[in-house]
Amino acid sequence: MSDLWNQCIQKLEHEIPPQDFNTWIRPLQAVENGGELHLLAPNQFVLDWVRDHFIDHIEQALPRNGNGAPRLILEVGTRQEAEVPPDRPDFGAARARRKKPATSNLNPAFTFDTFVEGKSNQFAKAAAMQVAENVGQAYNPLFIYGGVGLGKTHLMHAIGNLIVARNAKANVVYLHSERFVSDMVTALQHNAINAFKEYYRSVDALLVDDIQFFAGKERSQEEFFHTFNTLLENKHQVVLTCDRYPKEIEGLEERLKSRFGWGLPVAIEPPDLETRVAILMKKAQQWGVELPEEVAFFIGKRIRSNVRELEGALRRVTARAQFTGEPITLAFAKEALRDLIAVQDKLINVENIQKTVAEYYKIRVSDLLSNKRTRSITRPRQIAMALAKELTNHSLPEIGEYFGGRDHTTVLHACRKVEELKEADSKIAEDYATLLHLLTN
Ligand SMILES: Nc1ncnc2c1ncn2[C@@H]1O[C@H](COP(=O)(O)OP(=O)(O)OP(=O)(O)O)[C@@H](O)[C@H]1O
Repeated sequence: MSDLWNQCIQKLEHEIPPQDFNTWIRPLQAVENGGELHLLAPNQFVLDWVRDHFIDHIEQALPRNGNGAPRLILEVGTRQEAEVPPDRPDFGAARARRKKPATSNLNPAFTFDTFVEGKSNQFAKAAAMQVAENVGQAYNPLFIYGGVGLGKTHLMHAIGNLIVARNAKANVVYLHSERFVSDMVTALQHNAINAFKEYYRSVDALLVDDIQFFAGKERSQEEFFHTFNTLLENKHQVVLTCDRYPKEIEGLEERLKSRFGWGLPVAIEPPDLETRVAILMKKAQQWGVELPEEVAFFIGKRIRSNVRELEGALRRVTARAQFTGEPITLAFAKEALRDLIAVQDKLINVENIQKTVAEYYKIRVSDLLSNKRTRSITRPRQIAMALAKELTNHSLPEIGEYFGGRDHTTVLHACRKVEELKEADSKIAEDYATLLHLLTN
């Protein structure tokens, strides 16, 4: 902790009632920078409250040296963000990113430019851009849903960043739904609920992340419902993210579920291999790291669950390369990710693929290996072969061996057939996606 701030809070602790001290002063983080002391509040609501109620106390309690008291700057953010940009493993650079608009807690690294588009997120990205370009006019609310680590938060910040880039005065507030709940509880404890309401209802765009956390919290839902309605009535933008479709959130009031569906619900799906590779190449470029394409393909093939994990794997390879000073080659990446891959290999092997596919289609593994040629057996067999090709490193002849000693051309034919069927038949595409999910999560 900053020395200055440390001394300051020791004084404040005696001057401010304990409940206020713990609620408003304790959560502040301090960063000293030359003659400036930056105090970082977790969000705008806390910042406004501190400025209105405690700023004089703080200024008086700040220790002075020969040059007088340090200049006090109140900002929204966290020390981690101020010191280490979240999207960058290299600790030295990117100081320029520190300066954020005082009113915004948007992550400047999450923009549309850094968001890689692919089949899985095309529609969500297009809708997000529409919203950022026509605030409150296009789709309201925009509801982005999908599994963990697929880029919902990234898109949400991208909307906020574009709104602010086009209109520096726009009041854009991003927050996690848990923060909304805890601010509300704090406001209730301090008879500040009117200030709380006024604050959230006055923003131009309210971006609330992971609204599934509202489930079961009735008072917060009530408050959010009113805030939400006021914003919509005044044509202010609301953007929400969630890990599932509104109707599927248990413990959420029906009226909220239906309102959330009023605007535009858009899904983000897990990215396909090409998009995963493109994301890795983009991240590497952002981090200033040389990443050969074959290494990106290797990581993209092995890490399929979500983009956060993909990024984690790349970070690991990159950190090791920085540490050892070696270039990133395929062999180097394999070594750096060895334990991660070993765990995966245990789970993903041809036998397990056969077992999972057989269970899914309610047939026997022996049917998959047999010569039976009825459609109810050949389709699952082809799908299992295609999955084996996609998920393992076995060659076509090896896969043929696993399937009752078939020729490699049969496996190749199966892979091509499944590709065609996935395009032409949505049921097959869905089956394949479900099986992939079952095998890789
Ligand atoms: N299409 C993409 N292009 C570039 N980076 C991406 C993309 N999708 C996700 N990412 C990156 O993956 C990481 C995780 O994304 P994000 O935090 O937005 O996921 P999320 O869907 O909000 O997850 P959660 O549900 O856990 O909150 C971020 O670093 C983000 O930049």
